[in-house]
Amino acid sequence: MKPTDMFAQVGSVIASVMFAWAMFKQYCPYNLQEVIDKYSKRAFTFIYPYIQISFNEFTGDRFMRSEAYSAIENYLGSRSSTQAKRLKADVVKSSQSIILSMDDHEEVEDEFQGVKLKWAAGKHISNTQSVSFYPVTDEKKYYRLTFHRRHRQLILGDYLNHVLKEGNEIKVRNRQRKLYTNSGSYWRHVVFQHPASFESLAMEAERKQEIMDDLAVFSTAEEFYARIGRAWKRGYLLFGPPGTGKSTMIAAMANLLNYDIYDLELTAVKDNTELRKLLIDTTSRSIIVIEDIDCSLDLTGQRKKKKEEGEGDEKDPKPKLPKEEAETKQSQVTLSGILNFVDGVWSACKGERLIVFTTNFVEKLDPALIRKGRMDKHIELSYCSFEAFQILAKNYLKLESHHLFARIQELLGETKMTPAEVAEHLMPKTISGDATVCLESLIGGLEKAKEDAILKAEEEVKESARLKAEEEAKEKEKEKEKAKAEEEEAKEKEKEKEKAKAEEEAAKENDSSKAEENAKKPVKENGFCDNGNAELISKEKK
Ligand SMILES: Nc1ncnc2c1ncn2[C@@H]1O[C@H](COP(=O)(O)OP(=O)(O)OP(=O)(O)O)[C@@H](O)[C@H]1O
Ligand SMILES: [Mg+2]
Repeated sequence: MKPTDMFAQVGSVIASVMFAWAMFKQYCPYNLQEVIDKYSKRAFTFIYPYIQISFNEFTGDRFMRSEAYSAIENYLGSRSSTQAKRLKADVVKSSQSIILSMDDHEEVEDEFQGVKLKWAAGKHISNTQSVSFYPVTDEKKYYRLTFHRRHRQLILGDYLNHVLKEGNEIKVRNRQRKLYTNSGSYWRHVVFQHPASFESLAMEAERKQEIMDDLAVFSTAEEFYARIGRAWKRGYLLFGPPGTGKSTMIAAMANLLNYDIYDLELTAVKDNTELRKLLIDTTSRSIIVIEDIDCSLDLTGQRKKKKEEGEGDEKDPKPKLPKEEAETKQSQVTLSGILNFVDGVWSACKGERLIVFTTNFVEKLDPALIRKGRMDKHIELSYCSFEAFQILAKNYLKLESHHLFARIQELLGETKMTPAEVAEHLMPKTISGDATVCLESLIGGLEKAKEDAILKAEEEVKESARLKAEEEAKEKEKEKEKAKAEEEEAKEKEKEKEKAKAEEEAAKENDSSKAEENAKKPVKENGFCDNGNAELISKEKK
């Protein structure tokens, strides 16, 4: 037989089989088709010793990207780049690094505890056309894992856990971190790129190390928190005057731990329900920040005020936001809403989270809000010390020492200046960036601050003396008025006495004249006199 004849025959056999299959599908009852399908698959798995697991890219009805799929994608990244012939590339971290993954229908091998497995990337093309609000893609991608059935236990247990864990870790390493801000009940985000670090933070080395250790211990303590039955979260309260580095420290924390930041603007949150929704929407490995909590809401003693409701509201210069029951258009987030947020619903959310409050006036906050357990670590950021200045000088001027440092140390011991102000003096003043000019500017600033402080102190002394004098004058005036009032009262009493005496005398006179008149009158038959007892008595005597 010629090859051309053979091809013609094979072609006609295939065509006949296809035709027969098409006829079968068309005319065979649906139920019978299902049964045939089922048994043919069973027969196939009986002779085929491998198990296959598919991980689809999207799960559920709401087109949620499967976490397992993206973890596997990350996990297979490095293996794909060395084994697959066709790769897909993606750029992350603002064009700084490229992530590779295998293209569709590629296969890579993996080995786990001596067991070989195979991963394949594929896609289903769906024939169904549907009208949906969401853009519908017909391609459904998946990863398929194939392994021998004798390794079922190992693969379904340890191996898959290992893949998910490593994949998630790679994802966290590669991800572009985000800074979220709340708008209504949703979060909006931008790429978080802040250069702050603990190295550049001007602070005493010992305290800095303590905070870094605390963060490091927290971020690796998943098992510890699980064992002691506490939610994996930690609260930090940063307090201190403006410009002492509170916001900078939050950025440094996020950079150290590789966390996202959720910057929560409480005044833009309508009520406690919206607050709860926002918090549930936060992801693991994040820092939730409420800046200037003393200004965000009237949380500075709401509990106390509830008792004294209606008292002294006008006296407080701080703009007030509503109390628990008040109906206003502004935020109705309450202290109890915040407390629930810190240790209520949010605690139940899985994964590690830090919560950081900042304030300029720690003493104004309700103690319930900042007690240990809610705000576990209280960190005071204060005025610039010489040690902090040295770090700033190293960062800004690349200086370890300078002959002007001694004078600066002396001045920093005598006066207060925030790191922000010191940093401002250290900014380059000339194109050449002469360090001496900056240091001299700082010395000038410190000397002025010292003079201002002395003047202020003198002013305060004068003011307090003036207030004291005013107080004394007021006191004297009061005493004078009191004495005058007493004198007048005494006079009044004297007058009343005299008046009473005069009345008594008049009454006596009146009585005696009446008695005389009665004596002149005739005595009545019954022996009683018209004019009372005096006459009766005189008659009896007679
Ligand atoms: N401890 C510090 N170390 C390094 N830089 C600092 C430090 N404190 C302040 N700065 C500098 O001062 C600027 C202002 O600091 P930051 O915004 O962190 O202050 P803050 O304490 O958050 O102030 P506020 O209470 O007004 O929010 C920062 O841009 C930073 O450059
Ligand atoms: Mg700040």
